[in-house]
Amino acid sequence: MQAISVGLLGLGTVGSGVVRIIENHQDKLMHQVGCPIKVKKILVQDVEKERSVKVDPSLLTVNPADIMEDPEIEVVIEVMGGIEDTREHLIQALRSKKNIVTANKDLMAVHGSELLTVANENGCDLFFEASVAGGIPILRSLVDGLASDRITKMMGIVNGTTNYILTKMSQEGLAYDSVLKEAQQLGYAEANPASDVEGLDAARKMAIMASLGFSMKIDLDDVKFKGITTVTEEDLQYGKQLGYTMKLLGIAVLDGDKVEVCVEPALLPSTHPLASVNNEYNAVYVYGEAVGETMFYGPGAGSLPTATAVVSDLVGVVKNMRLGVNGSSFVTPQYEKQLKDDGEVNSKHFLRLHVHDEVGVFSKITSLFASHNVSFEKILQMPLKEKELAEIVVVTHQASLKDYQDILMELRDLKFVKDVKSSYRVEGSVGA
Ligand SMILES: NC(=O)C1=CN([C@@H]2O[C@H](COP(=O)(O)OP(=O)(O)OC[C@H]3O[C@@H](n4cnc5c(N)ncnc54)[C@H](OP(=O)(O)O)[C@@H]3O)[C@@H](O)[C@H]2O)C=CC1
Ligand SMILES: N[C@@H](CC=O)C(=O)O
Repeated sequence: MQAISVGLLGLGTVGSGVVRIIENHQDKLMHQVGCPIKVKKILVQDVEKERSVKVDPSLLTVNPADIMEDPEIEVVIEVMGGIEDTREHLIQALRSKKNIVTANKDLMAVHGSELLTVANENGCDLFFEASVAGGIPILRSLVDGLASDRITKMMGIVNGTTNYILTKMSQEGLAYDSVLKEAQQLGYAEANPASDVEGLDAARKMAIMASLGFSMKIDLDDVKFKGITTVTEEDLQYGKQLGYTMKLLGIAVLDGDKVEVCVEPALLPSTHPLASVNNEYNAVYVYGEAVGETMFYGPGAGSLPTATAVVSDLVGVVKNMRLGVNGSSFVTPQYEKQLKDDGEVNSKHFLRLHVHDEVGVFSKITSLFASHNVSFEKILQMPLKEKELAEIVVVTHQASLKDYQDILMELRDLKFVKDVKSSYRVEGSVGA
């Protein structure tokens, strides 16, 4: 029985997990696809580098052509990262009729639609389950498992690094910088961790997930994103005091035919299932009109969890090769997207202010909010150590983003407002 030959681009955190799973689960894989799977060549930057997994040194190459131009290699697994050069490699591979499995959300969020078209034109598969939420099979669940439903909301923790940082800061009082270093050592963070902590990695994943979930072409530019770099210990503690837990949330909502996709640090009621998703774990809440609320939970980063998704995609590709089909369920978008404007985006808001502690200040603030028809659900007010200053923390009832932004602008102009310390979206239910 002839083995399926695979070319592997990258032998880092995920690539070494892929090699391990292909070796250690060979029997199971053979049972699934009916033939052995072997890694024939591995592209790296440095063939001399010490590896966390043992591989025959003759498999390593720094020349992409050793994979792209080898007619025996039928599947290319891309786990090296990068965007433009990687796109070139994958287009070349697809034009040479090689199927692709990738974990690269940076690439898929920007060039996914083009690559899927090229794959389709060349009768090839292009699978990318590992690009969103690591080891959780969320993309297949959206596209296959929930194929019959109309998905209207997805809300998730889709970045392991930031969830690890927020968990350690909030539960163990550890400092941001030291926890980020730990997340890097554990292999959760991207080569440039700025994309994790600034929300870009999660935004890329939300663009991919929203495109598949809503069957629309959601571009990265459509996703408004903000990271966790300005979240303070005080924000986490005041949030806790009011019964909330801070998470970097990806939110995608479909209202009628209008859509909103964003990523931002947000407060969730501490009783909400997503609030207890800790460390590098990810979870995605999906609301479908027929199914109601579902939640997918698992490790969102790391070597073996991510490699599981990659190798499962490989199994899918090989099964399709055997059947002589391709493309499976990653269908082309069905609907035109229409993005919501700020007046159509509604949520509760958490706001922390430092004000001069004068008589009547709080009622002036309440009146300002009321003039925009926004009222408070929760309030904390206390004097600060600094003379004549007070801390005011409020959580509003539902308000449109437009009204809320107008309020913030007006607040900043008030003489008695010393500082708007922080402001976060507050999320709650999934379906509503
Ligand atoms: N780490 C994780 O938990 C997850 C990662 N991903 C995605 O998977 C991909 C890989 O991530 P990860 O394994 O963490 O990355 P690493 O940095 O650990 O590994 C990258 C690998 O690719 C090789 N490589 C990088 N650039 C080139 C190049 N230009 N030419 C040849 N080889 C190259 C490196 O070679 P060398 O070793 O010689 O330097 C290395 O082996 C990324 O797209 C990432 O976003 C997705 C989900 C989770
Ligand atoms: N850096 C990413 C890795 C997986 O996608 C994360 O932290 O989630």
